[in-house]
Amino acid sequence: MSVLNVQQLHKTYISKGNIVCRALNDIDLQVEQGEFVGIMGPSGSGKTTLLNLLAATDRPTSGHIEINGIDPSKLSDKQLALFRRRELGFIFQNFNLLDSLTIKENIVLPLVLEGTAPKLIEAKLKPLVEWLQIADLLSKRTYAVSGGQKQRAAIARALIHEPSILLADELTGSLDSGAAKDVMELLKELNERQQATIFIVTHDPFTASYCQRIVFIKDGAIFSEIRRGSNRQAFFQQILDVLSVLGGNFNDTPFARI
Ligand SMILES: Nc1ncnc2c1ncn2[C@@H]1O[C@H](COP(=O)(O)OP(=O)(O)OP(=O)(O)O)[C@@H](O)[C@H]1O
Repeated sequence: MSVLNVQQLHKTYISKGNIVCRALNDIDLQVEQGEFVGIMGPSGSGKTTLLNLLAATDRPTSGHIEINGIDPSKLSDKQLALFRRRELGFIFQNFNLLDSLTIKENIVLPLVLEGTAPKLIEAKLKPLVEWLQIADLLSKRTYAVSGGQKQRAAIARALIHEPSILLADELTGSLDSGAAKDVMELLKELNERQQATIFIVTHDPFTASYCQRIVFIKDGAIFSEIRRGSNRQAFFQQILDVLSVLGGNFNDTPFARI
């Protein structure tokens, strides 16, 4: 079953009646339940635009998006807020944790907003924070934990309401190489053990090598797609090969990390 179904998606930015940019051009994309998919492309290729449309923070110019059978463009603002909270889990480069809250308060916020009973919140929190190894950080404030720990807290927050799909934008962009590897190993485990559907945008070939499938975009259109075999290192090399054809600026090759 497709969790995400994108058909003939176009996004044109218009300002004062003039076309400013044709950011996405006829994108077709399906993501099946349990897939781990990455989007790569040069700067300005349309990755953030695509993610914003999937997150329903912006509307397509034309075309169709369905997430778990729901077309977000047909929802009222109130339904849209609920849809985002229930169906989508977000992970951002800069964690987007609230500094005024503890790690625990940040993680459980989506459930508190839903009015979930405290006992149920605790029951959902415990296995997640144990798995992410942040159980002893729950009473700390965000400034008192490391970047990797913040991102693991953000992953817990994104997963606590069991979303249909996890969307991540450059989730390792603010992490050192060790923390990036830990976070990607966790997502791989989540995908393999619980068949979580994961969709990430990344510049980083190392991060991308954890995906099962990479879709490359260039100038707002799909350029090519590759699938991983059993060997992540070989996939990493395959990704580098496509990037060298694709052009654009990518991170320096982090050979030390493979
Ligand atoms: N609000 C906007 N108004 C006008 N043009 C925009 C707007 N947002 C993005 N664009 C343009 O749309 C194109 C795609 O931008 P987008 O941010 O989606 O690319 P990206 O692949 O995410 O780039 P990067 O990797 O640098 O973040 C670019 O040419 C950009 O200048």
